[in-house]
Amino acid sequence: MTAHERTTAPEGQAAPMLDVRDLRVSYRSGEQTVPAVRGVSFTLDRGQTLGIAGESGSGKSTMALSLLRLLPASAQVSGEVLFKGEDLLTAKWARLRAVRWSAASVVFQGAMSALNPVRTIGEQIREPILLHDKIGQRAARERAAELLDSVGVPSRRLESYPHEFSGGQRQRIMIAMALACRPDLIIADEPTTALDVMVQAQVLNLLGELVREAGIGVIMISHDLSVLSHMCERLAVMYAGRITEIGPSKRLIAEPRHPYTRALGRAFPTIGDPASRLAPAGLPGDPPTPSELARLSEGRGCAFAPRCSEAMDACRTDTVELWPSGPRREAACLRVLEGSGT
Ligand SMILES: Nc1ncnc2c1ncn2[C@@H]1O[C@H](COP(=O)(O)OP(=O)(O)OP(=O)(O)O)[C@@H](O)[C@H]1O
Repeated sequence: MTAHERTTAPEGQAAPMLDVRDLRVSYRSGEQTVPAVRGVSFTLDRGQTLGIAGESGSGKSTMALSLLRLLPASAQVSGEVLFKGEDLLTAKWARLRAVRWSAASVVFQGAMSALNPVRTIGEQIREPILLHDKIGQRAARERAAELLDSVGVPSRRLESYPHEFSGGQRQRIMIAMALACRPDLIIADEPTTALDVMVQAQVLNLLGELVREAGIGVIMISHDLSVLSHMCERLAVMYAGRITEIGPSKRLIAEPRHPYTRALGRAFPTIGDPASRLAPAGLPGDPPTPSELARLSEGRGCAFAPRCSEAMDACRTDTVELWPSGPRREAACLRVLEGSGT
């Protein structure tokens, strides 16, 4: 039985808002095809928050951006992304454009590059509203002003340009834009990474409040486990393009089952402790390089085994799928599978 078979809604139960099944993404690079996401499956409902953690290069952004087909043309994507029952991977472009912003929107890292520098932020917030909500200029203007106020930027600044705002304000403006069409799903890719710790906490609290009020589903990517445990009810840890452990955030962090989650918890800094940012405990070794990953994908074995202090011989030869490891939890680890007595 695979992870996605287990997550499919049983008969008579409503299908989840988002049902991602066996998602795979590879990048073409010259003659080579390099895998970045290697079979990811999960579900998300309205009002649920899922954090995605993992080291740089583990495939977090590739996975999240592929959901709305926002990847460059060199990316080859397969699997299913069922959003309210419709597969976004095979949907026509016109349909996909209608879904983006109105039903599902993205807050990218680095708002400066995501905002258009030569247009006022008022114009940029109004654009998706006018396009998707079919309301008049005046109503769109009022909604943009309300949105800006709701993220703590005075609405009298609607006619200012992106460079006239601070980094924190620009990130708030991105959040206002993401909320503009009242989406059911927001994908937030490191929404506060470029900000200092105080502003980061303010922006995260604001985003948390707004999505809770509106019952929006959220997928949030971060390097910072403490940010994710604060913001997200569930957490998925990715390593080398796969989910290695998934479950309720607080339990996953307090009692990690997968050795990689344990190592990540030790290695990464916490938002409330600036000193730990300067001296994280370190995670021995490096994640697989793209070409090592390409070789790994052809063979078997756990991608984390070379760095894992608990690896057994079988970990280098056998592949293990996500497997129940506790209430509402799954881990892809032979040690966990052994411990469960299965
Ligand atoms: N446009 C691209 N072309 C080729 N390879 C890419 C591209 N974007 C990402 N990759 C590769 O895909 C893999 C996953 O990268 P991705 O950015 O998704 O990881 P990530 O976990 O989000 O990392 P980070 O935390 O640094 O953003 C990496 O090996 C990366 O080099």
